[in-house]
Amino acid sequence: MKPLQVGLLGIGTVGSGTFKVLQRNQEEIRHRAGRGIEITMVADLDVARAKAVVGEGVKVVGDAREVIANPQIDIVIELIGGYGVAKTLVLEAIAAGKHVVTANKALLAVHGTEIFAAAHAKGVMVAFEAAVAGGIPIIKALREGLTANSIQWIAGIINGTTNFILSEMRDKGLDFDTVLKEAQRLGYAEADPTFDIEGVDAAHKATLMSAIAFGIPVQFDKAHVEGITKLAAQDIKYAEQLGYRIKLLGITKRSAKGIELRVHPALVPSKRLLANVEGAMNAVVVNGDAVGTTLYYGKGAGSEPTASAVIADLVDITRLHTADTEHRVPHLAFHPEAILANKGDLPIVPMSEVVTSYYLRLRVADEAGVLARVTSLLAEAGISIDAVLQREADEVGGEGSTQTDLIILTHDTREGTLDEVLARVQGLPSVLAPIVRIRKEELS
Ligand SMILES: NC(=O)C1=CN([C@@H]2O[C@H](COP(=O)(O)OP(=O)(O)OC[C@H]3O[C@@H](n4cnc5c(N)ncnc54)[C@H](O)[C@@H]3O)[C@@H](O)[C@H]2O)C=CC1
Ligand SMILES: N[C@@H](CC=O)C(=O)O
Ligand code: NA
Repeated sequence: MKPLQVGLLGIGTVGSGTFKVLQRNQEEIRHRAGRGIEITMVADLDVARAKAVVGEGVKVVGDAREVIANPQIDIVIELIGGYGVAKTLVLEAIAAGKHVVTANKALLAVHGTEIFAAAHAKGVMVAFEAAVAGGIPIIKALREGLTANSIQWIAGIINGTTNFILSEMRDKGLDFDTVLKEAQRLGYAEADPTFDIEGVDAAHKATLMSAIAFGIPVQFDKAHVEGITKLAAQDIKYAEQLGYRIKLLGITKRSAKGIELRVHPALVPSKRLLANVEGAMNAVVVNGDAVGTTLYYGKGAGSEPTASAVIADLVDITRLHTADTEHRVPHLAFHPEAILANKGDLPIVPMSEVVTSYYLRLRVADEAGVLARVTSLLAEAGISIDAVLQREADEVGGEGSTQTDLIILTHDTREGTLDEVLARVQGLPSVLAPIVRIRKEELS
């Protein structure tokens, strides 16, 4: 049978990895897919660079629309990125009856509903394994392997750049900007790295997992998004002393009030596997009612790890596209219905209603009775304390210092309740600086 013809839009980090891996493993991939898969046309603004990657025999053009207009092309891979031209091109490819594979989480988290609806209407697939946790087959796990379960929660380290920054800062004492530059050099960071460091990229990915796990529409606009730029080195140090590591987590969770969808730094007990995920590695923990807790670990960014997921989607689509209707294997297909069905009974829970525990750091006057005043305000609000760490003033502010740090770990409380009581604590004359508050996730 004639190989399936693929058009590639954008041959940068992920695109070049996709081309190389598809070429290197072409025989095995052909056997597994039941048919050859060939990238026969590539579009990139930098035509010379693209030609240098693909060599002779593959048509390279500067205008992506030429690829979409080619009737020989069955599948279009979009690896340009962003919400702009990529959205237009994906919608045009769908309108032309092409299946689409994309790694573009930003596009799908924001415009997914429109894109999936267009694909559904046209009877084509939009596959996006590479968009969440790069090479880790988490979309496939959620859609297929865990399909028997009522998913309870998902928590993951789903941004390689920020995990790399946190690890390198902690282990090598390097500063934030140096490590970010290295992450960019290694091809982990987004074109706009503020998406990484401010938690936006992780929120895009959490939004997609939430939609698949809970059958809700993609709702990035309702996600709570906090990055790592406000984290202070001393909180990383104090957390370690208390038996925790700070990680940027993407969390989506079923609760009595709906679905939680949030990205923020969190203290994770050091003994948890997630706390020990280092560098650009990603890990996602999924808890289902039948299976319990499962863990998925691997490279979430980089050229060939991400290409691995892009090609897995190509193979899935090839199998489905090639099988006759009688022998189709529908579970391999991406079912947009799950996402398009708006389950109005599952709203995204506002952060004030989220229940979790907290790490609090208070810079206080080093005088008698401060701890008692703070803890009694917390107790009045029904917030119980798990642990307290009080530093020696000399250690914190140098010899003769009159200030010290008070670190409090709370038990679970409603975020709205904590906000109210912290406003009162902040007003105490002995509290000398804005209170630092970091959520704590036990993940059990
Ligand atoms: N780099 C990584 O580790 C990962 C990236 N992704 C996603 O994969 C996508 C691609 O990312 P990278 O390969 O890192 O980006 P990149 O910046 O290395 O590559 C993008 C390519 O698209 C080309 N391009 C830009 N505008 C174009 C246009 N109008 N027509 C044709 N080509 C155009 C650029 O010249 C460049 O070669 C993004 O959506 C990104 O979020 C997803 C997972 C991991
Ligand atoms: N910028 C992203 C790339 C993969 O999605 C990351 O750092 O994880
Ligand atoms: Na993936």
